[in-house]
Amino acid sequence: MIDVSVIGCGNMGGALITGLAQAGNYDITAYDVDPDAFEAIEEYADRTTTDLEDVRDSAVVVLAVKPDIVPLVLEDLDLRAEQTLVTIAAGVSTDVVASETDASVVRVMPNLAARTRNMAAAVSWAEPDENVKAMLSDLGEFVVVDEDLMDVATALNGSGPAFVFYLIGAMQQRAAEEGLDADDARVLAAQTFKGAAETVLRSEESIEDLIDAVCSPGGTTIEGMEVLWDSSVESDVGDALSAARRRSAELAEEAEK
Ligand SMILES: NC(=O)C1=CN([C@@H]2O[C@H](COP(=O)(O)OP(=O)(O)OC[C@H]3O[C@@H](n4cnc5c(N)ncnc54)[C@H](OP(=O)(O)O)[C@@H]3O)[C@@H](O)[C@H]2O)C=CC1
Ligand SMILES: O=C(O)[C@@H]1CCC=N1
Repeated sequence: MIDVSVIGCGNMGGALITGLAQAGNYDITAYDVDPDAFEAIEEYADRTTTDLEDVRDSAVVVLAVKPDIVPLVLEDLDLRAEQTLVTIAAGVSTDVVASETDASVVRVMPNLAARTRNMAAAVSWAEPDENVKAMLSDLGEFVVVDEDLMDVATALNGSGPAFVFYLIGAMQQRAAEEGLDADDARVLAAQTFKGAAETVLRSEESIEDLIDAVCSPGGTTIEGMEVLWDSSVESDVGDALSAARRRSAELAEEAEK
């Protein structure tokens, strides 16, 4: 049983609590300044609290507040060297957090799919932390990156779910306009993304070869792909990623001031 506290029970803190509870093997304390935040996670957390004292003995403390709130929480959070503080705030460096705590600091960029234990996470650490490794494995897939790549990871897997939701929405909407029931279109669009993603994860084929495998000669897919290849979708998706990466770097500059 790993004793974990999550500080901040909003969208991301809530997703982590939900996923860890489903994994089992975690004793979860949920802390927030606003008790209303507990509504969505009450059934998953082992206890909820508005008293920061209650998180002070956890083996792992996850800081899941907005980047500008991180310094305020750190002022009041007194952790010991044998504890681990996981920071997930976009643009807040390990050094900024480590300068305010005795705990070992691990920086993680998680994503909302922690809710369903399908999270993609990037982690940077001075040395592997076994508890954090267990948590990230229980919540999905993770890769270890150098901290200077955290901005791009933030854009890719942190912000990425929103970009994918957008694309699912676009496919759902057009299918509904073309006659499918909107709920059926939502299921088919989402399951298509899930299936395509799973196919990529389980295959060593290139993305181009996988596209090719769907394009039957003279068939339907190639007609659609011609539209995509002639469009700016590829560079627009790339530009969305770059904009998110730039914002992460800006947040880092703001956090260092
Ligand atoms: N959302 C996402 O998909 C992802 C978010 N992140 C990171 O996670 C962090 C949280 O983001 P997100 O969950 O979206 O934000 P939310 O605003 O949804 O959640 C933050 C929560 O923290 C609460 N809070 C505010 N002040 C304090 C405090 N002093 N102590 C404890 N709790 C406090 C907020 O309460 P109130 O609303 O009342 O202010 C809110 O419930 C950010 O740093 C973000 O960069 C990282 C990856 C993905
Ligand atoms: O939008 C944000 O700033 C956070 C970080 C990554 C995803 N959500």
